[in-house]
Amino acid sequence: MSVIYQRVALIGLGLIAGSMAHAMREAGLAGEIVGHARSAETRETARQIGLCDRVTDSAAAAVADADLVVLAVPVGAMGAVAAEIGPHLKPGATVTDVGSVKQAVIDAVAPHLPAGVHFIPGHPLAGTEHSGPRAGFATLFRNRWWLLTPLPDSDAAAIGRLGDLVRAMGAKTDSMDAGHHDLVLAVTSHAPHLIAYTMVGVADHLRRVSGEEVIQYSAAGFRDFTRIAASDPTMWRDVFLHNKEATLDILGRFTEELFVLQRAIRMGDGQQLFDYFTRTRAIRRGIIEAGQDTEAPDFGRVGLPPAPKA
Ligand SMILES: NC(=O)c1ccc[n+]([C@@H]2O[C@H](COP(=O)([O-])OP(=O)(O)OC[C@H]3O[C@@H](n4cnc5c(N)ncnc54)[C@H](O)[C@@H]3O)[C@@H](O)[C@H]2O)c1
Ligand SMILES: O=C(O)C(=O)C[C@]1(C(=O)O)C=C[C@@H](O)C=C1
Repeated sequence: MSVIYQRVALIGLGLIAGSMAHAMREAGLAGEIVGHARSAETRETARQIGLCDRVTDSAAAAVADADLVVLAVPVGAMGAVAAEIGPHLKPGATVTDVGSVKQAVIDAVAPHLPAGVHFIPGHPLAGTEHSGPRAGFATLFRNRWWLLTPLPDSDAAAIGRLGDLVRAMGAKTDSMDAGHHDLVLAVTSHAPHLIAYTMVGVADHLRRVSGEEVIQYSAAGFRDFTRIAASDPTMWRDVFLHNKEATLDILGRFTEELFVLQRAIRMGDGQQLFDYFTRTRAIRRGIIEAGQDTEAPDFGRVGLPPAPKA
């Protein structure tokens, strides 16, 4: 593939920036990749493993003459980084971010960017529970959505070029309004993470009562929760603090549904439980049929009954 941006600056050298560096390298999408991270230890590791062509000690030096700047730091750090790099951006450059929350990032970043710089916020819907400069890998974005939330005055050509880059890294693109993004992600990612954190917390509490059995005999479902609950504490603290309204809205709805199921169990209402679980099974099947979960088991192979007709 051919070079899409001559110089790309990655600010924050963790899972997402690292995966971008690997993916861009593999496909030859950037003339030069320059990186910066706040901690000296991370910069040193990035240099040792050759994550970027150059690693700079300041964010300002990293963005000098860059055609694309990617903000890949925790959501709560985006504003401070934008303030630092704003005066050093090349006229005509594109700035994007990969934050898991969009409206708060737009509010924090946009005021610091000079006129003539294109700000196109984005969010790859791909990740793992690992973080740091060694966590990245080239295939992370393959067949995953990468949502763009352009501003009303974002330049169409700049959006198109950024879209070309993320598609060349293997992702599928879509664009939407930032507020809508935050509500959708509160349902599909943020509330589920909070639930996983809580469930592992409950098990940990119980372990103090019942000894090690809770961990020793943890079944597959619980293991999935522990993977999610091992995600980076700084990243997730910032997600919840910056997508507060939507997350609280979804958690309120979650609690209502939980009470419905809790009552059905108390009342011995098997039909209600069965109907509910039949509906949720159909949702899972829909996700797989839409090709959204490439690692999911083949339902035909495991012999589940066909999905109920809508
Ligand atoms: N991990 C995921 O699953 C995932 C998925 C999609 C999007 N995101 C988003 O991507 C962003 C980065 O997440 P990640 O998983 O790569 O995190 P990470 O913890 O692996 O990396 C973050 C990097 O940012 C650096 N950093 C922190 N504060 C900084 C600052 N003020 N200036 C410069 N560098 C700073 C850290 O040193 C680290 O190198 C976050 O906004 C997160 O919400 C994460
Ligand atoms: O697979 C995981 O570890 C993830 O949780 C990745 C995941 C998610 O799907 O919720 C987490 C946060 C992001 O902003 C995007 C992706």
